[in-house]
Amino acid sequence: MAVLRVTNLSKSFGGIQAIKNISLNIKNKEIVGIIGQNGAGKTTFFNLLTGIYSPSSGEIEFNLDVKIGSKDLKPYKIAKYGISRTFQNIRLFKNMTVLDNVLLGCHSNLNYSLFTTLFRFPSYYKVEREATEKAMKLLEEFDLADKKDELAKNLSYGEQRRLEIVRALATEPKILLLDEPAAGMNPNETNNLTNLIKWIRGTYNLTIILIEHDMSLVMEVCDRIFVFDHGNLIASGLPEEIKANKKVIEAYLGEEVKEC
Ligand SMILES: Nc1ncnc2c1ncn2[C@@H]1O[C@H](COP(=O)(O)OP(=O)(O)OP(=O)(O)O)[C@@H](O)[C@H]1O
Repeated sequence: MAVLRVTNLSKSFGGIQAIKNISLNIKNKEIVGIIGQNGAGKTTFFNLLTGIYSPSSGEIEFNLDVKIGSKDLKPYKIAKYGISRTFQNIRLFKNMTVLDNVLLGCHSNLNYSLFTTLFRFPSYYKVEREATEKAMKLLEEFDLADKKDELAKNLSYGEQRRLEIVRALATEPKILLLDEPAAGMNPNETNNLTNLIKWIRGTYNLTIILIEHDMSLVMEVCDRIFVFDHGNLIASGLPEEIKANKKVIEAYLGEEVKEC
């Protein structure tokens, strides 16, 4: 069953058409890769999916049973719809602790009344305790529990990327968007990330859409790949099909990807 349907989606910035009439479906629990050269429109596509930009034309539908469409997509509502993302340039609250960064993700799902918050009723402490337990469980799973009191800025680069994923998972998404999760990682870290992404899908039963330039990760982890070129969707298919696609080799991959 499709969890995301994009129909005739276009986005222009003045004279630049960043996304041109793209249509695609993504199924429940798929890991999907979006690849393409710099400026192909990949991040613009993510920004459309998360309501940062509104489409110039076309439609995006999530959770097809309840039909959340492009008009309802607002960045501040996105977590409530079960969509969470990480960013190409890591966006943590660097001067907050690791635990507080994750609690922020947990809190996007909590519903306090004004009175509960102001007067600190027992239910307030119960909900806060549960949120902390959930955050700590996630940190343990991602091998960050012993860093819970560190400021986020003091973590290594790879740990910061992991923490961003933990914070995204704390919102309990149905769809997780990862924007260049392997950027800046060494081959060993990328290999660990590959396994982590597979594990996340299996453990949390969610759909993952990732933008990535590291073809070893993309070919290893993705069920299907979509290839963007100058705002167009030029190919989609299984990793083996994409590797062998002449148009994709010419536009982006080159010949060396056959080694992946
Ligand atoms: N806010 C904006 N205003 C104007 N032009 C924009 C804006 N955002 C993106 N663009 C343009 O849209 C096109 C697609 O950019 P986008 O960042 O989506 O590409 P990308 O595939 O993510 O590239 P990269 O791999 O370098 O991140 C580019 O020509 C870019 O300059």
